[in-house]
Amino acid sequence: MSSEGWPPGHEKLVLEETDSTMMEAQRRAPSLGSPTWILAHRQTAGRGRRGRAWTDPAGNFAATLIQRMDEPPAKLALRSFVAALALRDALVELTHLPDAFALKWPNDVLLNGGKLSGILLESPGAGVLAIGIGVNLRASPEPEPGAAFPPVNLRSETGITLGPEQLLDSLAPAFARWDTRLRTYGFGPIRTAFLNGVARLGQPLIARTLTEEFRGTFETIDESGSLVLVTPEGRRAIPAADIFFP
Ligand SMILES: O=C(O)CCCC[C@@H]1SC[C@@H]2NC(=O)N[C@@H]21
Repeated sequence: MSSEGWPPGHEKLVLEETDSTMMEAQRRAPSLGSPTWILAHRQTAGRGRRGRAWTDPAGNFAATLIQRMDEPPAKLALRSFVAALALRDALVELTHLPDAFALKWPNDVLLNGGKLSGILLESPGAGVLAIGIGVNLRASPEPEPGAAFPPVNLRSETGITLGPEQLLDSLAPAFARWDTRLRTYGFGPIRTAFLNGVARLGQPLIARTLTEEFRGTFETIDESGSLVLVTPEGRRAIPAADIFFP
C-alpha cells in the first residue's frame, strides 16, 4: 500500500474475470456515483488503442478508473499524461528503480526501452471518462506484427514480482495526486514532469497518424499536449499518432 493510502471517496471493485474493464465501466456508467477503480484478474476481451486487442496473461494488471468529469474533451484528453505519470510513479515507488522507466508520448510507460503498459481513454457516456491501464507485470503478450516496441514484463526485466492489487494501491493515490495538480494548476506542471521523463526528447522520431507519416526531431510537447516535431517542411504539432524510434 502506498504511504498516502487509498484516495478518499473512491471505490474499488475487484473482479476475478470480466470481458474488459472498459466494458465493465461502460455498463456501470449510467448509474455511476463515486469515482471507481475496476480491477480484473483476467480479461477475456481486453482492448487496446485503435481497435487493437489487448491480451493480458495471468498475473498482469488490468484496471479502469471511471469517473464523472464535466470538462471539455481537450481537457479530458490530458488525463492520458496524468495516467502515465501516475503509473510511472507507482512503479518507481514499488520497485525503487527510477532509471528503469521512461515515458513515451502520449501515454506509454517503457521499461528498459520495451512496452510495459498501455493506457486507453474512452468516454462511455456524456460527462464520464474511463481510463484503462494494462501493465505486463508477469508475462508479455505476443508481439504484434509491426509493433513499434517489443512487449516486456516487469518480472523478467527486473526480477521483481508485483501483484495487481499491490500496484493498484499505489497507482490510485498517485493518479489522484497528479489529477489534483492538473485541476489546481492546469497542464503546466504535468507537461514539465512529462518532458522530464519522456524518451527521445531532442532526437529523431517517426509519428504515424491514420493517414500520414511525419519524420523529424522531437522538440517538445505543446500546451495542448500535442507532439511538436521539427521536420524538413517546418514545425508540426501532432495531436494524435503512433510513435516509432528510427
Ligand atoms: O493499446 C494500448 O496500448 C492500450 C491498452 C490498454 C489496455 C487496458 S487493460 C485494462 C483496460 N481494459 C481493456 O480492455 N483495455 C484497458
